[in-house]
Parts: sequence; structure tokens; C-alpha cells
Amino acid sequence: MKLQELLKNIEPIQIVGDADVEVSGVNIDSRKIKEGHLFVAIKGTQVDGHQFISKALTLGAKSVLCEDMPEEKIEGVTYIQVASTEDAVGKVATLFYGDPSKKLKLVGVTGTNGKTTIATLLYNMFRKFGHKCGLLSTVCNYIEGEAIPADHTTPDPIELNMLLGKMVEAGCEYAFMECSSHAIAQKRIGGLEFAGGLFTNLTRDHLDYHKTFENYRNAKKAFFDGLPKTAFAITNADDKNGMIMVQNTKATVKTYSTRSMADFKARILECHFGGMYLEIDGREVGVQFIGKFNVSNLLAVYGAAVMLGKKPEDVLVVMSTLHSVNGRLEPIQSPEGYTAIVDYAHTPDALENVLNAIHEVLDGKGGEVITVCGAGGNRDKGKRPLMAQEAVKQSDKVIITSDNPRFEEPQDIINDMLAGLNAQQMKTVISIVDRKEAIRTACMLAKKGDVILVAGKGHEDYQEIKGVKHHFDDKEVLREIFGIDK
Ligand SMILES: CC(=O)N[C@H]1[C@@H](OP(=O)(O)OP(=O)(O)OC[C@H]2O[C@@H](n3ccc(=O)[nH]c3=O)[C@H](O)[C@@H]2O)O[C@H](CO)[C@@H](O)[C@@H]1O[C@H](C)C(=O)N[C@@H](C)C(=O)N[C@H](CCC(=O)O)C(=O)O
Ligand SMILES: Nc1ncnc2c1ncn2[C@@H]1O[C@H](COP(=O)(O)OP(=O)(O)OP(=O)(O)O)[C@@H](O)[C@H]1O
Ligand SMILES: N[C@H](CCC[C@H](N)C(=O)O)C(=O)O
Ligand SMILES: [Mg+2]
Repeated sequence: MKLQELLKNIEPIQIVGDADVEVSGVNIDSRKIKEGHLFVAIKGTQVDGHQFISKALTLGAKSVLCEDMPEEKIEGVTYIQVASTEDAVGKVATLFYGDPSKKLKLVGVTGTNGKTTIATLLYNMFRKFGHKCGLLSTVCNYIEGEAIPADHTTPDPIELNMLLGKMVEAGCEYAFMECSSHAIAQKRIGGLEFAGGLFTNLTRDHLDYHKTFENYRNAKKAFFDGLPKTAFAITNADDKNGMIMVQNTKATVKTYSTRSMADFKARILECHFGGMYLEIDGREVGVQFIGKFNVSNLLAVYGAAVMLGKKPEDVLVVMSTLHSVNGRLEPIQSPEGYTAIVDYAHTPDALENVLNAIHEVLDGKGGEVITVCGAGGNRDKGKRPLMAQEAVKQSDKVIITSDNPRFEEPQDIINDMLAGLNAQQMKTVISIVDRKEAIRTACMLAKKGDVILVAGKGHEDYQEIKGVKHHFDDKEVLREIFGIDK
């Protein structure tokens, strides 16, 4: 593809060299450059990509998109200067991969919790409707059933557009993706045309990166600000930031709620460990999920499906066949008659919600709740004491353990969590650094009718310690203890 064509959606300040050259690839990482590539120099959080321009040229780059023009220019190389390469890269990459978002219906999901659940359920639902679909999510990416491992919740702009391009090639009509706040702030989704956007909720997370809650909220809101007029924006009217998200969007706004008047409404009629019986927009449906927050998630899925043109009654029929997403409120029964639940809750709010969901089902049945949880290293430290508090508030016993310590000392993270508890609360808490031992201890303590919540790692099959990912899978550990295969 010609460089000139790739530049049509950006406004270069200056072009030095021939814009009529052929471009064989676009890359933001000099280490991945091949002959004929365009190298985009981005000022990152760790290093300035401009310092790798000469390395990229050595590896064969023939053009450079940058903010600061290098003083020495190489003959035969084309240099394009723009005000912000971060802003330009998505717009350029998407053209390189054939403008895929215009060729399929792309729906983005943002918010603190529920993105993976909603995006995955939409993907599963639309495949059950018989459509070819793609999914970009924290757990795994999929192109019509083919799994492609995911490193991020939202891939970098190059990989993102490459994956969307492959979805178009595979004949996909729909793509569902998570839009993390990092990705929106870093404009990884720049240049994409969304058919719709969904907002789940907003609670504290990632303040290590965004610094203030307001910045975090604005990052999420920027997604809705950027939606086109043709799109829909579905927001959670039950969240206090729900209406703020859509206040400046050009898209058609729809609301969902489990409490008040909204375009899409639901209430719980009945609930047990196997699922719930719901009323959605006046129709009754049985679903294989538990927890109030899953009612919100299912409503968002319902709203999006209806906005994408599906009949409400057909949506509910398919919804009744959907089941829990990998590592999200996933129950495993012990032979002794207690239930272990593996969940990805890694924020105070998610812990509160998951424990609420467990109590809704336990209601009146007398079982105890034993929670095993930790907090990730090299992430927001402020949430640690709050997570311990949430765990203690709704559990009979708590075992504080390690999550992914990353480059921190596991005991330091545990101490930060314990600092949130008073002497009275400490009476129900023990700490065990080794996560497997912690799970084993919880199983020793559990009796028939009890529930063990193993929170924080959900689908993860590793534990990241000092830069190395060691195999670790909460579900596998539980099955081993229970002596069951799968
Ligand atoms: C803090 C953060 O989000 N960083 C992301 C960011 O990298 P960065 O700005 O730090 O990049 P950098 O390392 O300073 O490098 C700057 C530039 O120089 C380039 N470079 C660097 C070295 C070199 O030898 N050659 C070279 O060209 C880099 O490719 C980059 O373009 O842009 C990169 C490309 O998009 C991301 O891979 C990277 O994700 C890091 C690895 C990360 O861990 N991100 C996490 C926090 C994240 O994004 N999480 C969210 C989900 C969170 C959630 O909701 O739970 C996600 O979407 O996954
Ligand atoms: N709507 C919701 N409200 C509150 N908590 C939720 C909601 N949906 C899911 N959760 C809780 O949050 C956890 C993470 O859910 P999910 O993976 O769907 O969210 P996510 O937004 O994709 O998270 P991440 O940003 O880490 O990718 C779940 O394991 C569950 O405990
Ligand atoms: N996307 C989130 C996931 C956190 C999962 C939890 N297990 C942890 O390691 O903190 C992050 O990278 O912050
Ligand atoms: Mg996710």
C-alpha cells in the first residue's frame, strides 16, 4: 500500500521525502520492524520511541512517522511529522489493514467491571444466532472460534487492527471488544468506527496510571465522546457516572436499569446456585447466572442485541442458553458438599459484588463463606486495604494470600491489605503467602453447605513473580484437591 494513502486521515505538519513509496507494514516497536515498514515513534511511559528511529531504519524501515524530526535524515527515507503520533497511529494502522471496522459491526464495552463478561456473552450470543463473529478480550481473542492468545485487555493499535482485518477476511459480520481505560487514553482505538458502545460501571481502579479518579472517568468518557452519530451508546442508569459518560456523545443514547425507569429493565424473580429467573422488559427468562451484577451485565447484552436489530423474544431464548464466562463466578462442587467459586474480582467493588451474589444465593441456608484473596503487585496500592475490608465484611473467614506479586515482595502486599483491618476484624483473618496452601487451608476449613470464594485470578493460568509467569490455575488447584478430573 502507498504511504500517501495511509496518511489520508491525519494532518502532517511536514513531509520530507517521497510520499509515493510502498509500505509493507506499520510498526510502533522497532524490534518488530521488517523491510519496507513504516516506523511510528511514540513517546511512551517508559521510553521515547524516537530514540529507536535509527534502529528501525537499520532493520529496513523506509518511512518514519514522528513528532520530532530527526536532525540527520537518511537519503531515500520518508519522514512525516505530526503533532501527536499516539493520535495518528490508529488512524494510519486501520487504513493499512483495510479499514476493517467499516466492514463489520464493531461494538466496544468499557467500564471498571463486566467488560469481559459482556463482550464474551455478546460474542457467544451472536454466534448462536448464526453470525460469524470476532472477540477481543482480556481472557483470549477469537476470530470465529479460532483462539488467539491475548496479552492485553485491548491490544496495541497495530495488533488490534491486524486482528480486526483478519476478522473481515474470515467473513465476520460482528466484532465485540473490550476498551480498557489505558487503551482509550493511549488512543489504541483511534480511527475505528464503532457501531455501538456500552458502559458498565465505574469504581476505583488503575489510579497508579490515571492518578485521579476524574482522569480515569474522563478516559472512559472519551470513548463515548468519540462515537459517531450512527452508533448507539448504552449506559447503566444505576451507576452514578452512567449519564456523565454519554452527556457529550453524538450516538443514540439508551439506558438500562434494574432499579428505575430505563429503556431496558430487569428484575430478579427467583435465584439459586444454578441460576436466576428474571423478568426482562416484561418477559420472563431463566438464566444460568447468579448475582445482581450479572443481571446488569445481561441487560447490557440484551440492549446491545436489540439495538443491533435482534427481536427481544429471540434474544431471550438465546440468553437462556448462555453460561458463565471462564473464571467469572464459576462454581466447582466439592465431593464433601461445599461449593468453591472461582472469580476474577480484583477490585474492592468487584469483591463486594461477588460476595453479595453469594449471599443472595446462600440466603437462609446457613452455610459459611470463606474467602481466599490477594492483590496484584505493581498496581494501585490504594485498593489493597479496601479489598481486605470488603472480604472481611461479608465472609466468616478470610485467608489473605498472594495474587500476582510481580516485582513486589508478596508479604509487603499482604501487609498493605491487613493494614485495612482493625483488631476485631483480624480475628477472622489469617494470611498465607503461598496461594496453593491458602486454597488448601480454605478447603480444610469448609463444611457441607459452605462456599469458598477464590478471588482475583479467575481465568489466569499463571502467577507472575519477578517477571516470570509460573503455571498456576485456581480451578486446577481446586480440582486437584477435590480429586476430580474436569
Ligand atoms: C502503561 C501502559 O499501558 N503501557 C503500554 C504502552 O507502553 P508504553 O507507553 O509504556 O511504551 P514504552 O515502553 O514507554 O515505549 C514507547 C515506545 O517505544 C517503543 N520501543 C520500545 C523499546 C524498543 O526497543 N523499541 C521501541 O520501538 C515501544 O514499542 C513504544 O511504542 O503502550 C504499549 C503499546 O500499546 C503497551 O503494550 C503498554 O502496555 C504495558 C505492557 C501494560 O502492562 N499495560 C497494562 C497496564 C494495560 O494496558 N492494561 C490494560 C487493561 C487494564 C484493565 O482494565 O484491567 C489493557 O488494555 O490491557
Ligand atoms: N457488572 C458488574 N459489576 C460489578 N462487578 C462485576 C460486574 N461484572 C463482573 N463483575 C466482577 O468483576 C470481575 C471481573 O469481571 P470482568 O472480567 O467481566 O470485568 P472486566 O471489566 O473485563 O475486568 P478487566 O478490566 O480486569 O478486564 C468478575 O469476576 C466479577 O467479580
Ligand atoms: N488487567 C488487570 C488484571 C488484574 C488481575 C489480578 N490478578 C492482578 O494481577 O492484579 C491488571 O493488569 O491490572
Ligand atoms: Mg476484561
